[in-house]
Amino acid sequence: MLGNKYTSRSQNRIDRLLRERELKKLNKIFTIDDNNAADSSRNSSGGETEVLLEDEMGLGEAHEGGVVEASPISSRTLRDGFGASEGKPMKQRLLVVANRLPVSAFRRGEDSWSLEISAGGLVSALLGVKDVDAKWIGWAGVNVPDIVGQKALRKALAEKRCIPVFLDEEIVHQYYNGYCNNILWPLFHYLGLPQEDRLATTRSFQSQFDAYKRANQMFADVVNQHYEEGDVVWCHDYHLMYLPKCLKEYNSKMKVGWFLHTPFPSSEIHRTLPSRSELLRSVLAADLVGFHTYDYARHFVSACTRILGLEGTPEGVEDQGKLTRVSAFPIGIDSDRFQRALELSAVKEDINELSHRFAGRKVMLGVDRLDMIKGIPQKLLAFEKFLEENPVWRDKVVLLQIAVPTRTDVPEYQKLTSQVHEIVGRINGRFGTLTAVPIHHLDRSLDFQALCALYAVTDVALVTSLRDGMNLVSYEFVACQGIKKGVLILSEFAGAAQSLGAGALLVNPWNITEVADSIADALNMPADEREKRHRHNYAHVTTHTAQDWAETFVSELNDTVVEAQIRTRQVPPLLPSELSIGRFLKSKNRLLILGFSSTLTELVESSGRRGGDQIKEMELKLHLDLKGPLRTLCNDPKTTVVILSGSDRSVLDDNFGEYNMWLAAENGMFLRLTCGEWMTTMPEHLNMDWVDSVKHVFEYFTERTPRSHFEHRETSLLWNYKYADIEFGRLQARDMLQHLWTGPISNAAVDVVQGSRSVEVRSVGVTKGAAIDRILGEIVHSKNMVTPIDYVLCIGHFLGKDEDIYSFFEPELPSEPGNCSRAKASEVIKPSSEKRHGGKQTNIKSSSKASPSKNHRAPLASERKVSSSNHSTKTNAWRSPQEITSWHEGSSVLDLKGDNYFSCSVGRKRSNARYLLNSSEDVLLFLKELAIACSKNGYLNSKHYSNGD
Ligand SMILES: O=P(O)(O)OC[C@H]1O[C@H](O[C@H]2O[C@H](CO)[C@@H](O)[C@H](O)[C@H]2O)[C@H](O)[C@@H](O)[C@@H]1O
Ligand SMILES: O=c1ccn([C@@H]2O[C@H](COP(=O)(O)OP(=O)(O)O)[C@@H](O)[C@H]2O)c(=O)[nH]1
Repeated sequence: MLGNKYTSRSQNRIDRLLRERELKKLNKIFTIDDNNAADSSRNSSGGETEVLLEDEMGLGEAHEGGVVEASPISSRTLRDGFGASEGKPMKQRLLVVANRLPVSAFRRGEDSWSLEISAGGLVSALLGVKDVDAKWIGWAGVNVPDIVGQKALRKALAEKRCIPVFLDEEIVHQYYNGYCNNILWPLFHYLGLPQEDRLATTRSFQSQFDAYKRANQMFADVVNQHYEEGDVVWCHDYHLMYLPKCLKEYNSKMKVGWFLHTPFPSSEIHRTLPSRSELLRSVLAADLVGFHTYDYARHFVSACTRILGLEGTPEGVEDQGKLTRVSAFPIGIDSDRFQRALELSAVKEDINELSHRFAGRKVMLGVDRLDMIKGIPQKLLAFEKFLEENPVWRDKVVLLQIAVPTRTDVPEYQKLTSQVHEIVGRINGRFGTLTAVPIHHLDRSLDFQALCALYAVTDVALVTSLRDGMNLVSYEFVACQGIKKGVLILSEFAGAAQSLGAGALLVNPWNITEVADSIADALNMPADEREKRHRHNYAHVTTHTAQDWAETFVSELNDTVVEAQIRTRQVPPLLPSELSIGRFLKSKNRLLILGFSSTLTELVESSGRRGGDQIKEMELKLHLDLKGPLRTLCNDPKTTVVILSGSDRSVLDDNFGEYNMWLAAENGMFLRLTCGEWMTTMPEHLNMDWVDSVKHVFEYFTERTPRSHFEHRETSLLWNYKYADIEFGRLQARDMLQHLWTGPISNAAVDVVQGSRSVEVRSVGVTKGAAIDRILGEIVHSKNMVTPIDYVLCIGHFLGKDEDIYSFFEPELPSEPGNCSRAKASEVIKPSSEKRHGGKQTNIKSSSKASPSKNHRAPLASERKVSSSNHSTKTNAWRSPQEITSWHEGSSVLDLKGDNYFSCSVGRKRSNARYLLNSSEDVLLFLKELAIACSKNGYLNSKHYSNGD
């Protein structure tokens, strides 16, 4: 069962994660012991710590100015941070693909380069990742038009295990400055498109999106060049949403994960993007999709269900049986690295110096890229308000604001810089003295050690992001506060609020009064409360490290791929058309059973309520291109065609009235040869007493669920919410079911069949599988068949409950137990009466009465003991071909010889059918081929097709 499979799958994962957690704890204990031993030896030799730190961090060699020369000595560094070391077991290869490499390149000469660490959360997080053999693929932040320069840079970067993607200026302008930072970035952070040039942005949208796709393809090309079988490819961030699709197109077996470092906004925001569907679909090509928080993951799944009309499950997003796993993986930092840094003599000196410089004043700290999402102007205004309202603090507090310049080519960022300068100037002018100013503002970045010293001397850290994927600065501050135990004021709109919210003072950064009050609370907070809060957050920061984050993501990705392989093995193979046509041609009496909806209709994109044309889609129409092939097959004397559908009679009359075939409406409850009258094959005594009360409930929910509708059929009622808001529809369906169970159907002999967007209530025993024996009996009888049916092809997009049609011919297969079965086989079953349907009166006769030669025909299933006295679906579904052979007065009417049976599900990958066709378009192609072969059969020899034998 599906549910059980899922349960045991997640159970296995949890078991594994628990085991890993235990192991990690054990490892930690050993490592601490080892470190203690090492520490004592280090202490005795003195000064070694610094050397070790440089070794380990590599890029940390960039002290002042952060420059790392591309020399062999410095090259060991990044590699040591990530890579394999000799003597240890082989590590899995990981290709990290991000827009930016962890280093930016600066040209020193024609073929010489120096490399500088890029600042930013992503780099910090991945620097903390060890124990994988990683290579980093990305843009070095510089235009290198000449081959000599490219070659030299490639070589310099190779020493850092980095591989460059060369983007020219134009593409950087359109892709990075334009689509990434002017469109996606503000949108994902709920800021909307930049106000002033909104129309210009709208106009240039398409060309920027085209450049975005081109750039992503360039990243993909580089990955493809370096990819080796078994590698894990981990794509990062909003810059590379198109990459998973490009990679999977190149190699569908590649293990691809994608992680978003920013928030993923509510589907209502994402919905405004013109490229909304394309982006979602390309991300869904990945095997695993990760976000910092559950909220972002939830928004993403919701966007996929609402915008693409796909199925959201607790595991992720499902599209025709293909699952993309979606989960939250909150990032962390390498907290040990910060604590070790605080032990360095250079850092200790910095701490001393800063403590002296700000003696007598409390230090408040802001560390942000100069980005509108960071809420720097709001922070400054709140600080101003605090100074206004708390004059006693004016000469006792200082705010140090590090504002790292970023994306300086984007006009919005340039405007922000001047705005911030203007506010700082005003506040300093207002509250400054001849010797001191309240705000120290730095438009530059600091190196790691300087930053650590600053974190350590801080009394209150102020993070006022308007939105922030996570915000690592808050983690880093906590990691460096072992002694001071300062207070963290943290925006509730930063992802970090979900992990550090317990110990921090959470604020709404838009509410400057609230922020100003929190500043006062933080500065006046008693030591014991600070201690308590700090302890809480410190425990989190030191246990949820960057390394754990990456390890968890990579191992989940590996698991996901294995699980997908298991699933794929369960998916039926594609219908072997040559083989089935070959067998068709060789057989003498063929039976084709075809579904209608989504089998013989035109393919419509399942786009939920957002797209599609409800009116057109609701009116089921035979695919125009199928008319010819269908006529050929119907007119073939050796072939009997049956349309077996849930639709009512009028729909089948309208679409198939002109062909020479059998129509089985309402899941086989009504049957007619197109040249004859409708007859009912309904089991006698079918109890329909439940209909009125269920109809009442369906009407109630239809009225309250916009764009839902219901169909009243003779033997069933169907409520469909395919076009309604999918989440609301599901809630309504749940309510509806609860209501039905406790009321109208609590004692009725009905089955409730839940589709992905529908609820259907049917009389017990109304399934296609249950009807097929009665239908077969009628056909055999009416055609007076003497040659056994030696070929059966059954193609349909059938609900799980109706898949008993496939197992009907395969006794060894278990039939899918119907969901929510309410079968009451012991109920008295009443005969159905003639009823109106579809607005017109149809002649109905019971097939048993209608038969012209009752004494000579094969008995109808409804008359045979096995069907009419026991309406259990299972009994019918499990009937073997051998039983059917007895229908025709002892002679055999069904002689499939095992392999002449082709059951084929359309678009449903979890199916009991032997084969699969992906969509109604594939059905069309196949039936065209079959019809051509059938009509040529008379004058062409069938050798070509019989090759398949
Ligand atoms: O490379 P830039 O355009 O200069 O931008 C720097 C990085 O900014 C973003 O960082 C995000 O990632 C952090 C770690 O997951 C997270 O804590 C933070 O909230 C995010 O804003 C961006 O997503 C990166 O791609 C950029 O490299
Ligand atoms: O002068 C600076 C300021 C910041 N950072 C680093 O930049 C990262 C900022 O990450 P965060 O998640 O807070 O925000 P992002 O900039 O990624 O949006 C942190 O690791 C900081 O240590 C830095 O290296 N030098």
